[in-house]
Amino acid sequence: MPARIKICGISTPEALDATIAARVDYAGLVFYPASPRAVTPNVAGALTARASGRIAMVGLFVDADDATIAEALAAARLDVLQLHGSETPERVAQFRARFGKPVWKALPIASASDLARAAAYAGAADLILFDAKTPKGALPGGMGLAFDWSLLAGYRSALPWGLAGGLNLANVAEAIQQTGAPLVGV
Ligand SMILES: O=C(O)c1ccccc1N[C@@H]1O[C@H](COP(=O)(O)O)[C@@H](O)[C@H]1O
Repeated sequence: MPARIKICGISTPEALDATIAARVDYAGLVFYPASPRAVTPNVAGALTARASGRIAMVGLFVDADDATIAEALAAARLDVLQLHGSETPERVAQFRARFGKPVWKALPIASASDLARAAAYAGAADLILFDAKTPKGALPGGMGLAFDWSLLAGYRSALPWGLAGGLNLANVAEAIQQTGAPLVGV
């Protein structure tokens, strides 16, 4: 089965239209004010209205409180919540129960032991997104950094998972081939 594809950081109608035209599976909106790709709830609302169900929309949050997510969901039609901070399994489970949306949890990976953290999210997250660990003080994602994909060689898990971090046109095919990732975030 081909890998599902998410393009993240959509912030303009033009980028959204191009993403839909490319027939990928998910478009990501960043609700993290520190990001250069951040959108306000109003802009997100306009973008999801424009998408009008033609692509699944993912809202990305970093250590957000309930009110921030509630505000985003009130303004924008989001199909999935992606949590890209230090959210615990308990917090992830709370968000899923409260908002009734599938929740993807991003985990920063630098070594094999980081992969083992995924198990704690079984029953809480709907999918684990393995991403590169970023330097202290930097954004927790969206930095164009890749991790050592060989860490994922032979990775098997009952919990659905995906790969992100530094993926681009030049390397994404190789990343999928090396890791067998069922989903990639670009
Ligand atoms: O894109 C952002 O600005 C961002 C901010 C904070 C957390 C995550 C963010 N993006 C996500 O990070 C991964 C990896 O990004 P990159 O391809 O290495 O640039 C990506 O899946 C985005 O969803």
